[in-house]
Amino acid sequence: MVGAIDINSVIKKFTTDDGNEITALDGVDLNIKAGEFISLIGPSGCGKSTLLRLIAGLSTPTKGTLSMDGAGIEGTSYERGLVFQNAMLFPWLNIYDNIAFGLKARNVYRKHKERVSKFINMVSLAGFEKSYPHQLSGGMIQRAGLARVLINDPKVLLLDEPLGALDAFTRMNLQDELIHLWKKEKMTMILVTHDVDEAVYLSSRIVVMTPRPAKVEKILDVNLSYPRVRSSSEFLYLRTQILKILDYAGKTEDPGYFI
Ligand SMILES: Nc1ncnc2c1ncn2[C@@H]1O[C@H](COP(=O)(O)OP(=O)(O)OP(=O)(O)O)[C@@H](O)[C@H]1O
Repeated sequence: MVGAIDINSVIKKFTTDDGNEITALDGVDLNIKAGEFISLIGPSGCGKSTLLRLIAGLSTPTKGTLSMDGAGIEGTSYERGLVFQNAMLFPWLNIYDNIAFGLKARNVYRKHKERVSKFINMVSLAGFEKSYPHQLSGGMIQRAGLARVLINDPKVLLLDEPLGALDAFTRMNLQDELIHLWKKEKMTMILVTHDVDEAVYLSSRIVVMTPRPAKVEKILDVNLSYPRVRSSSEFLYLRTQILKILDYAGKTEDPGYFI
């Protein structure tokens, strides 16, 4: 299987416009196996998106190394697809052309044209090919954003709060679709989320980061079978553990009945 990511002693510093230095990541070590579903969770501003951008190859570490399947990450690659909170569709292209964009950019559209319909169907957007992004709902836009990345057959899917702006119902539906996709395509998923429930519902492992400068605080295995039940005692126990690690201790009730 392909899609393993190794992050070794990664430090990332930024210089702000007024000349101050900010250390976003301060020695992050993380080994992600091919086919895992990892969630990165941590306080706001701790450096989760910074880490995801480094894995994507959109920026380089100040120190340390990142590699995919043993090869150093240097620049972006269609093998590592990145989905943002606001899908970033091109507003001047219709849904078909947005989803076909990667194939056209790589000059493989003629060869793989049938993939466009396949992915439009996969994300339930058949009939909306000629619509423009502003004519779709938030959930449909996120689906289109996913299809636009998936069409390139990524080995690793990097998700930066892709469901963060959606209403609770749409969000839960798309969470189920993500699990379905992950099981079917067997790719590595790395999700940045603020939502502890979402992390427990989806992930095989949850990486809790410290406040900035971020390091890995703790890694929790989620040994619950899918589909997960949000109200089960095991689910609530894990949720409480994570909230405690995030220092919400005392602000959340321990379920008590977990054995
Ligand atoms: N290009 C940049 N230049 C300067 N500082 C930056 C840059 N990118 C990120 N930072 C800083 O690095 C820190 C980490 O930012 P990052 O966006 O990675 O956090 P995050 O954990 O994803 O935040 P949130 O959960 O609120 O989305 C922040 O203090 C941010 O201001």
